[in-house]
Amino acid sequence: MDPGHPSPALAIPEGYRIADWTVTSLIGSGSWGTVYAARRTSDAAPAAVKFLRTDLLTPGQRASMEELIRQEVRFSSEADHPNLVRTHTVVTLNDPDRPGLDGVTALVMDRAERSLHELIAAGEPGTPVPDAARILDGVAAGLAHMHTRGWVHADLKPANILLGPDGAVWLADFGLTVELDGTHAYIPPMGSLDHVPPEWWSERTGVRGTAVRPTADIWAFGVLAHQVLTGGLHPFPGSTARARALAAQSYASGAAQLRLDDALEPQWRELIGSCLAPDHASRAELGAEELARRVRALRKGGVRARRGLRRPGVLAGAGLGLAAATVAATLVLLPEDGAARTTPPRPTPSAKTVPGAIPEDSDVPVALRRTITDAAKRCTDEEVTPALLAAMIKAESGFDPKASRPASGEYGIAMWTPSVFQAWAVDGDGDGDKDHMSPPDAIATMAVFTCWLDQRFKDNGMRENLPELIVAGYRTSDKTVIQAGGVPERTRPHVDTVMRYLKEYTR
Ligand SMILES: Nc1ncnc2c1ncn2[C@@H]1O[C@H](COP(=O)(O)OP(=O)(O)OP(=O)(O)O)[C@@H](O)[C@H]1O
Repeated sequence: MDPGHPSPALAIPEGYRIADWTVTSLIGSGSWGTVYAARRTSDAAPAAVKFLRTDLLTPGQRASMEELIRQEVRFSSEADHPNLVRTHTVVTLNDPDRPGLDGVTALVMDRAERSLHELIAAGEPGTPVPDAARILDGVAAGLAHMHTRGWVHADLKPANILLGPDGAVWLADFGLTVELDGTHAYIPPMGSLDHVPPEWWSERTGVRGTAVRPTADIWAFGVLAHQVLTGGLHPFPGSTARARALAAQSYASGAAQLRLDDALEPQWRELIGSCLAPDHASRAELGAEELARRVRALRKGGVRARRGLRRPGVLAGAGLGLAAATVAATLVLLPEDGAARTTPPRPTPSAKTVPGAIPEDSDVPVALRRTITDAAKRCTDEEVTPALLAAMIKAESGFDPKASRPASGEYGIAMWTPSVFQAWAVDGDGDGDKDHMSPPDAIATMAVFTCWLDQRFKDNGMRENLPELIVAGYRTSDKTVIQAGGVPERTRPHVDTVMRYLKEYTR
């Protein structure tokens, strides 16, 4: 899951005291925290302080963020393994003179020298990062320890692996970590899209969150190991995270082969292939302890890159650059800067600006027509037209950007549930944020989501009445529609309303 943009850095004055620690300089910001360097006042030992804030969030976002903070605090405090970042203390700031800091949670941790993401970004694509096997050994050992305790990290990716002094390798960022209750737990639909297993897409459960099992970490380890051993190449082709996710789903459904980088040593290839087994059950057979044992054995055998055999790969992740690659995906994602990143195989987006266009004399507000038309261009599947999106929006909100149904937690012109929106969010107006209350963001995200629903139904052999299925899926979930084998009874009146509007817009 791509957790989103870094939050604006929380300004902490140099010399600020937190228990026995003194803040020195800013290190960086993530989705829900800002990290500063610090030193212990008594002996100048280095530390890092992560400040977790909720004051910039809307009330709806705050509730789920506070839950994530509680999780991060809890798991950080209990983490006790050489491969999990150590937290010295957790403090809730009590500083009424500084309203911006009062009530903020501060975690004082061991200070890393850099993250694995930074190490990969500094290296050469195609070449294993320095000390690749030792780093993977540390990650696998940390993961095995977490799984033994019944925890799932749920957000394993290079940015969340910290490299400390003397070769230390630490798993960090426990905001999405969960404790298993039975075989799985639920987390909000966030995280890195590049590291979620293919079943994550078909198991999304709307407001409740997403089912997460230990095998999600095993999959993420497979992706991460491929990146570490190939200098950042993602195992699935595609020039955006969503394209790579679609390629992974295509592989998991049996429609495509797994094609790992040719430069991988055979034993690593085999191990990564086991981590990337298409289904949860096969990955469960491997298990994190066995994974750690096998990684340790491979580490002892050393890592060599076999040069000259590489297939064109794809550098994945912000700051790692993007290489062109085609993928059999029909989802067209425009990046936030507006330039197309993918090469859609068929048809070109502009080819459908005529069919399904919004009629001049319709009741669709003029100010929204361009937004809706542009949003529909994000999907090349013929069912997702401007007219369909307009009909859906009319039925959802009557084109009211401020519409809300607090009882069901749905807001804005496209009636997004904020947590679900987060998982799909697109910056439709290119203003740098993704806001479910902004019509361009909400409508662009609706287009991307309906496109995915359309493809899900086609993948499940559902070819009849696709617009109806899309509308029903948007109101319920892809799973509900697939299980019902069509429009569920309770959604029928809403679907009929949308179809009536669609008929008006396509007469
Ligand atoms: N203990 C630490 N020591 C040194 N640097 C750290 C430490 N923890 C985090 N950082 C760095 O601080 C920055 C912000 O980290 P943070 O965990 O808030 O976000 P992130 O991991 O970059 O992103 P996200 O939270 O969105 O996944 C990153 O550059 C990260 O590498």
